[in-house]
Amino acid sequence: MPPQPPAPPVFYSFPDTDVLVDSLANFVVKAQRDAVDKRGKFTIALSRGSLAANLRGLVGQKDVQWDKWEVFFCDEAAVALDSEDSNYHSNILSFLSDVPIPPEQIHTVDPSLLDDLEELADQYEKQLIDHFAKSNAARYPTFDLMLLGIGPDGETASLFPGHELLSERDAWVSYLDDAPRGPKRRITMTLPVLTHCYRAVFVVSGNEKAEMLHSILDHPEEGLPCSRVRPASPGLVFFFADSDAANLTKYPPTTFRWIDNEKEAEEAVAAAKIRAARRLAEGEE
Ligand SMILES: O=C(O)[C@H](O)[C@@H](O)[C@H](O)[C@H](O)COP(=O)(O)O
Repeated sequence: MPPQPPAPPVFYSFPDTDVLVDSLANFVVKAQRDAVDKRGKFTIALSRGSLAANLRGLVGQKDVQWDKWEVFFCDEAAVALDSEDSNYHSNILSFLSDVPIPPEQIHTVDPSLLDDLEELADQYEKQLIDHFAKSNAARYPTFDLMLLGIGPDGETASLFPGHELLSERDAWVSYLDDAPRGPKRRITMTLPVLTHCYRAVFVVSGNEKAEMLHSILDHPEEGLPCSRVRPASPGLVFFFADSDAANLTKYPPTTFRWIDNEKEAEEAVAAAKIRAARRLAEGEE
């Protein structure tokens, strides 16, 4: 069968950040249930940035099978694990220290390798290989849930526009020492890994992201790193935005509900388009 085109992005817009945080927690827990039902465990990858703070709603969620979680980091700065620049540390502060995930199921970089970026990336890739070889890895690992941010230039994880790392196809994890913002020395999962997942979710809040969200959703042809994360069938991609970030995009928001497969994603986006067209026509009358 020829490869299916990716499902359209599903866009949820929330009145404020608190509603976004609650809805995101609800979504992550549903994704966990779905993954555990289908595959017996839940592999999640977290990217650096404000995402960590938006995961605080996970604390206190009921009926979560924390012992089934395997947590990885999409990108990480080459810094000590207790540094405020560490992605791991931000997520510890936000929720990981308050939930009973067995520590060996939280996969950090090896802090003894911080001086050698290549080794640091290779060792992290090895952790992925060890983990996914037991389950689903063929060419690339398939995460159940990839949680991502949107950077000011359309970067995601540590994949920056115009950077040579964007064309990496072999490695699962690579490194850079010239990040244009924040800590320069980092490792990052590569684009094929971000794209090869069951669900990718971009989380974005604040006015300063409105222009970028508009570009990514309304002009994907510009090929910014965020627009290039379009999981192939049967993967799905979602955008969670607060109303400030959602201010400029014309992409129709879908009513927030669990979407299970590509057909449901297509139907939800088609229904959202009809609603948006109707609202526009009513406004013009
Ligand atoms: O180190 C970083 O900053 C990340 O690698 C980057 O891709 C981040 O996810 C976005 O820039 C969004 O970050 P904010 O949500 O903090 O704006």
